[in-house]
Amino acid sequence: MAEMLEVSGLSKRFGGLVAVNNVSFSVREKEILSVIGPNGAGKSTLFKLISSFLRPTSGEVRLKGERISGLAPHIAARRGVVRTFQETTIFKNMSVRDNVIIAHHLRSKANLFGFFLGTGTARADEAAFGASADEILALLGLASLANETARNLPHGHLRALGIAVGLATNPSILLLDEPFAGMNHEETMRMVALVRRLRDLGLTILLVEHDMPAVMKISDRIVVLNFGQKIAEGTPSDIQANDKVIEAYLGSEDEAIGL
Ligand SMILES: Nc1ncnc2c1ncn2[C@@H]1O[C@H](COP(=O)(O)OP(=O)(O)OP(=O)(O)O)[C@@H](O)[C@H]1O
Repeated sequence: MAEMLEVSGLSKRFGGLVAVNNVSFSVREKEILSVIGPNGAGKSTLFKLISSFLRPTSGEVRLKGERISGLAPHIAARRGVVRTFQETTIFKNMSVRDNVIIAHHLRSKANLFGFFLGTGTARADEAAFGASADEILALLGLASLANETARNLPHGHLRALGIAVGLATNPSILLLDEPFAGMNHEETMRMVALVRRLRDLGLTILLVEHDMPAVMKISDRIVVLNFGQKIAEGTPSDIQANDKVIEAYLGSEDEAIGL
């Protein structure tokens, strides 16, 4: 399998603290790769470096061979590294469908003002975006909620809408930041199935997550961080049997590794 994203020698220093320390790995096309690690291991910082929300102290990130580290986050997103939009960036007073249509404008020729003012290019785009939005909503099991106001959605559906908004921007790689946080078992299992379906449709997915059973179920491969360094990489069964990983999790307040 070809490599979609390459992280090489990536480091981030905050004053005297090295939050991410010389981390290298790659995400292959059409795989689900999860980054795990005890609290404070550097997962969020790594995610922000990959999505260009932070500039690395050293090292680089390449998407399909092209360097993206150092670009502004919206430019990295246009190149195809898309972080799922947090619930706070969903327009809560708009319908589910309009939220997904608006997200298409990230790749549109017309700007968002055109959408609101109804200019010619915006109208043409809107028809195409509407059809695409309907497809995405159907894929995520949100079709029957298309006209619902976003604020009325239950938690699990709101999270799915966040993914729908991410998909609307046509990503090369989708970055999911703790997609199962705050979900009950049933919602988690539904989200696991959904993310796997996206992978089966050809999407490449990188996620950071605390929920170990879900990580073990969903991942093709796992990268483990501890104190900013990569300590292991492999399939879920490799990781569950890895002594360094078990040691890193023992004595931490995180959930058990799932043994
Ligand atoms: N902006 C910042 N300034 C200073 N230190 C930071 C900053 N962001 C993160 N850190 C520190 O870097 C280290 C790694 O933090 P990070 O949030 O990346 O870990 P994490 O693995 O995501 O943790 P958690 O699982 O608790 O979310 C921590 O010691 C944290 O306090």
